[in-house]
Amino acid sequence: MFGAALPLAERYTELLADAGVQRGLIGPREVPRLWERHVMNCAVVTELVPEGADVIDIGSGAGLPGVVLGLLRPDLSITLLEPLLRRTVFLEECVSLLGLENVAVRRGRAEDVRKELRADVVTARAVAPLPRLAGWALPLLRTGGSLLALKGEQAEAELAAARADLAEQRPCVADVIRVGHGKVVPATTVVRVTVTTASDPAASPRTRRAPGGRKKRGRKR
Ligand SMILES: C[S@@+](CC[C@H](N)C(=O)[O-])C[C@H]1O[C@@H](n2cnc3c(N)ncnc32)[C@H](O)[C@@H]1O
Repeated sequence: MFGAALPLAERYTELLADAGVQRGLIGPREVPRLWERHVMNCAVVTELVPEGADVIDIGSGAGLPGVVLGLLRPDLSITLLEPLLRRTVFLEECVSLLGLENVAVRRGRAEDVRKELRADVVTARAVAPLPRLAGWALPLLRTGGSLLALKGEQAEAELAAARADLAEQRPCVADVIRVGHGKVVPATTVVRVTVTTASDPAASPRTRRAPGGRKKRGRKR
């Protein structure tokens, strides 16, 4: 599935196993399963990302999934957003060593960049519970853009519990998708939240509960 990008993906996996472990960004016990559980698990998400998209990877950590998307998809323009200096230093080194001209590193918190950054796709893996993550990601998305949150087996339950919260934040539709069947075991579970316009009949918040308990039509943004 990596095609011509395979040497880059292997080099990145070496960097994770070497400097990533030495600097405490990756647990040593993860090393034997870096390829399957981390790199491949992220790589299969590319099928959900449209051609030429601007992507922000919130809480990139050691670069998952942002670096993997970047090396597989030169058509994407990717910002790795990460607040911790130790991690951004590692990310800068990865981008430089792998020659990823389509990937930029930005040190900061998602809630602090909403006046500056916009994207068609926001990715996040193991960063925060869905309502908090959506609170960071939805303001960064253009209308029609999607948050792709890589989640575990409890994704359906997490989404069900978060739906009302998401609807309050921005008009959106949300579903759970499993990608990479036959490539990774288990398949990667993604909660996808797509920003719509308030007038879109597909949008979930057709009616909202006002603070006083009264139902009202969704407002246009
Ligand atoms: C558990 S790590 C996951 C790293 C990587 N996504 C992965 O799957 O290996 C969570 C990351 O989110 C970052 N983070 C926490 N709060 C954040 C925020 N408000 N904005 C952006 N990143 C944040 C942390 O610094 C950390 O690197």
